[in-house]
Amino acid sequence: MANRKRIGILGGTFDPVHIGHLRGALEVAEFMALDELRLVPSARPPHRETPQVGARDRLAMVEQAVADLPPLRVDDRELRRDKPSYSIDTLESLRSELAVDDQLFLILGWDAFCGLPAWHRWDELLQHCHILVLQRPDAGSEASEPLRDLMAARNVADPLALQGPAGQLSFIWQTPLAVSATQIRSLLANDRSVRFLVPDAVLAYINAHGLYRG
Ligand SMILES: Nc1ncnc2c1ncn2[C@@H]1O[C@H](COP(=O)(O)OP(=O)(O)OP(=O)(O)O)[C@@H](O)[C@H]1O
Ligand SMILES: O=C(O)c1ccc[n+]([C@@H]2O[C@H](COP(=O)([O-])O)[C@@H](O)[C@H]2O)c1
Repeated sequence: MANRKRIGILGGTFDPVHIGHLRGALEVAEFMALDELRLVPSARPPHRETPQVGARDRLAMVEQAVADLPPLRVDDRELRRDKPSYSIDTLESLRSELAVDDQLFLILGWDAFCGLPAWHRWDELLQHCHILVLQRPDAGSEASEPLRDLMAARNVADPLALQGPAGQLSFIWQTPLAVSATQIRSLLANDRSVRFLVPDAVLAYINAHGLYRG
């Protein structure tokens, strides 16, 4: 349908957001011809430690990073919920705001995909979205049996051929930039530069607020 929207979502802690997230998101948005790709910062991420920096600062850094960078946007709904940031709740809430034939794509790195069977109500996710997995040449983990079953049932070889608003799975091959938020936090804690690993506006925010320093 001509005016059907194509929306991608990339959730994360973004503690802080960096060029790996941004470059990956931009490449997926362009390749998939998305109308928008929303970065969704988690408030209380399930299955990992509490972020080092509070929600307000992490949100502000993502806002700085995507300012004037369509089609990337920020979606702060998980920060407005007073409970763990389960993706199923985010998808249900987003779906309630979209037209029935709008396409929703949940973007996950391979490692996150391998952990999917431990997610809250994981077997309902595909009712609301397609899943796009960013596959990398050096991927370490192996898919468990429930995931292999899911791939057998729902995988579509060409991500551009995903049909309908939700329900299928596809892989995009990508060589990610070798940068992580863990590395950035560690550099800052040791008083080292993170220039060129985060956008200049994010670095200015980190400096202005004295974040992550030892
Ligand atoms: N360098 C990268 N290139 C592409 N995608 C990335 C990169 N780093 C993280 N991602 C993806 O972005 C999403 C959010 O990641 P997250 O906020 O946990 O960042 P991170 O750098 O992995 O953080 P940390 O080091 O704190 O675990 C995840 O789906 C993750 O796979
Ligand atoms: O819904 C869940 O149970 C769930 C469990 C683990 C991770 N997630 C989501 O997956 C995204 C990436 O998580 P992380 O921890 O790698 O930053 C982020 O949006 C999390 O909220 C979601």
